[in-house]
Amino acid sequence: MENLLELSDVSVSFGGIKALSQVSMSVAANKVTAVIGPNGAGKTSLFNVISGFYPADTGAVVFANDNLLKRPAHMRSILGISRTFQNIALFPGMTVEENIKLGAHAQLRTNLLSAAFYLGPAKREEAAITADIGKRLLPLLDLDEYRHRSVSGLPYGVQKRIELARALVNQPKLLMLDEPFAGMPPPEKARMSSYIRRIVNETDLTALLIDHDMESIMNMSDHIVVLNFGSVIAAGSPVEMQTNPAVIEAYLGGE
Ligand SMILES: Nc1ncnc2c1ncn2[C@@H]1O[C@H](COP(=O)(O)OP(=O)(O)OP(=O)(O)O)[C@@H](O)[C@H]1O
Repeated sequence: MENLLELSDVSVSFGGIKALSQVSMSVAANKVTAVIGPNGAGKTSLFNVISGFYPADTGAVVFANDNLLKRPAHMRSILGISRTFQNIALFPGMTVEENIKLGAHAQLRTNLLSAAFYLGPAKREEAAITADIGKRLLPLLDLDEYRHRSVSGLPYGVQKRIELARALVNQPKLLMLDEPFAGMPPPEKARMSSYIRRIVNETDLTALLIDHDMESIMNMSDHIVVLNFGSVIAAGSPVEMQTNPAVIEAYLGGE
């Protein structure tokens, strides 16, 4: 199986606190990989080091044969990595389409200066992005009916799908999802799971997510990596993780 992302021996520390200790893990292409672990296990730190928000003390984060630790954070989106955040960060006064379009700013090759002198290329790129949103993203996430509606007042589950669409507008290879199920009632979680699965199955996207919701993770992931106190304590299929003594101990020990 081909790996899109591989971490080897990644360590991150803050003063005396080791947030990640020699973490090695891989993310298979076109699969759903989940990272789980009790509070403070290092999940957010892991996302932040992959995203370039935290520097690593040691190790390598190789994405499509490129060591991300040698690249500035803003290169992530150009290389094909996109990320959603735990809290909804949409602009409530703007329409669904406008909000999704905001995800494209890294893709717009025409910079503001050249746009000010010559509007042609910027307009053409924007038109191509709008067309792509209409043809590809709105149907993929069942958002057609909301296209020209203002985001404010739309149900939470729909807003989370708008965020997903916005993260996909640059056609990333890797989508990182930060607690996609947080704050959702069970039927909404099941719907979110099937949208994530749909995106992975119907496009060549790879998903990497962190969440606390065991049921959703177990139901929808292909591969699970378990962190505890900054170290990988186990990795494998959902069934393997459910019966792994170290994993059970990590969760029961923390209660
Ligand atoms: N910016 C930071 N400054 C100082 N310490 C940090 C920072 N970020 C993370 N840590 C520490 O690193 C450790 C791992 O935290 P992290 O947030 O990565 O865990 P987590 O698994 O995401 O936890 P949770 O499930 O509660 O969100 C914790 O001890 C935390 O206090």
